[in-house]
Amino acid sequence: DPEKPFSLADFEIGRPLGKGKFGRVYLAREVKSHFVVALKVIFKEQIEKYKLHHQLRREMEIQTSLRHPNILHLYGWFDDDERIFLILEYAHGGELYGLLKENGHLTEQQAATYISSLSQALAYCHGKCVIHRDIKPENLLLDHEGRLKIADFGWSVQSSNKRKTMCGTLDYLAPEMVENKDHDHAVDNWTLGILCYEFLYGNPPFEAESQKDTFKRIVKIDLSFPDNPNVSAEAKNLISQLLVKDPSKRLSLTKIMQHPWIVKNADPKGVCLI
Ligand SMILES: Cc1cc(Nc2nc(/C=C/c3ccccc3)nc3cc(N4CCN(C)CC4)ccc23)n[nH]1
Repeated sequence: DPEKPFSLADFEIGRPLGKGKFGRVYLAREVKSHFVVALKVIFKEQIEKYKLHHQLRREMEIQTSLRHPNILHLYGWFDDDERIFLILEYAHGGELYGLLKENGHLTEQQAATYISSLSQALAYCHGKCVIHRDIKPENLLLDHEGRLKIADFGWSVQSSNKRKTMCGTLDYLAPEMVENKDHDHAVDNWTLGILCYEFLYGNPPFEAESQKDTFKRIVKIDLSFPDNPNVSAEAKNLISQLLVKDPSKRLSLTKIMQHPWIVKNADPKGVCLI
């Protein structure tokens, strides 16, 4: 009966997948259908404590309304006295960040495919007036075919111990954000440049010892490309057209998808059999 809301009794809970700031994410299976999902548990007292009702409500309304192959779907939610449960699509491949750290960097084919998938997902979001999907490697998952899924846990998930600085990192923020100016969807284009650099070199371009130094490098666009035979001139060209201070001068999502490096290297089906 589609209208009867789910409850915890409808699910068999599996292993914890990760620990968020407001609770954990578990592998789970719907008892009747054996349909596998990821169940995100958020503790109500945490939401009350940080006064995050509206943000959570907005996050859930947005995520339920988005339907795109590169955006992790939120099927629905239910709650009990002390917890809210989000029923999320399960991505079998795990965190893209894991793949990046395992291999040190991605191939140009993988990187171009993921940048193309992200551009398509962001173009879809911008088309629905949804911006700043907080895209950073921690929020990117892979499905069983290696297709990228923006998980956008939204709750600046502490994620695992892989990168403690993650939650506080400025690495992915555009100049207008770190300078606290008002920002529009062009911040996402900036972040694509950061991600493309990190996919190919293994670390973000403005990484520094302290947040202060990262801040200075971002606002100065202190960008340099280490000598690396695996990174083509076209890739550097795309990155240089995204990491531009003036938001209006950054390559648009459409232009990104038409860029020679993307056209030449991205897998049109968006899957990267690793
Ligand atoms: C919402 C969701 C998660 C998800 N799938 C997975 N999430 C997380 C880690 C999740 C997480 C959650 C909160 C905070 C930090 C991490 N780790 C995963 C690890 C996975 N494996 C199986 C594949 N192996 C290569 C790596 C370990 C598979 C799916 C994973 N699908 N949908």
